[in-house]
Amino acid sequence: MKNNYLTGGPHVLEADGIRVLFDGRPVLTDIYLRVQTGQIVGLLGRNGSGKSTLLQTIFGARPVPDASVRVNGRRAVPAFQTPGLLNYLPQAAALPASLPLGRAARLLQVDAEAATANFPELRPQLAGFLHELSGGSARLLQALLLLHAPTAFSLLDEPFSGVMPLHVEALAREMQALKVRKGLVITDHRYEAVLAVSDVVYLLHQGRLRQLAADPWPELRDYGYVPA
Ligand SMILES: Nc1ncnc2c1ncn2[C@@H]1O[C@H](COP(=O)(O)OP(=O)(O)OP(=O)(O)O)[C@@H](O)[C@H]1O
Repeated sequence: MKNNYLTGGPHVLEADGIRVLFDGRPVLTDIYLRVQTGQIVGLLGRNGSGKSTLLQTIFGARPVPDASVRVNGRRAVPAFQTPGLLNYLPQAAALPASLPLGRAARLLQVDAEAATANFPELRPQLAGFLHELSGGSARLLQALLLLHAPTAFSLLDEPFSGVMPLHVEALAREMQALKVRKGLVITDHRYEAVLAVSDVVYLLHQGRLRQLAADPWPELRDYGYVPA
């Protein structure tokens, strides 16, 4: 099938009507999230507020009855089946540990040299396997490969996790540069990096998304995400 999402645009990804219950307990009650190419959407929320569940649901890894995911107004459920639409960095590894990294890059249709151009320390590692990298380097490399892959959207769950501050900043710059052709949804407890890089920031609280104001700090304190 033809990949229609690499040209034209802006392309718009919308998710709504997402309700998830675990053991009868509502985790996501009524979510509406919108992201378009050229935009970075940040998602913050307390531990267990449902951020990963929401990204899994949008990607289609978690089938949810009645969940609506649309691209340019057309239903796309499960979204991962639409060629070129989106990719997803889960909290756990995105790539099998035993897959040679060069091969992984080729499968993702990524020029690994270009993806690591701003990260010279990672270049020699491309000849090996994911399990040979340190935790932070493995996280960084997976985030870079998915960011550089030819999809219109990337959903990144904790891309900064374990990544050293120097590379957190470089990865944030990479996101800013790549959003010219992509829409990104990122969630991470490195909230200062998320706030710095995002065009729109949502707080997930008691199953609902609240869009944060230009000064996010009062709400982040009031909803118990940062210390009062
Ligand atoms: N398969 C499951 N079965 C039962 N409960 C689950 C399951 N997966 C997640 N949960 C619960 O759903 C809630 C949301 O989990 P989720 O991992 O989406 O939160 P999160 O916001 O990503 O948290 P964190 O910031 O800690 O990564 C939590 O209370 C979690 O315990």
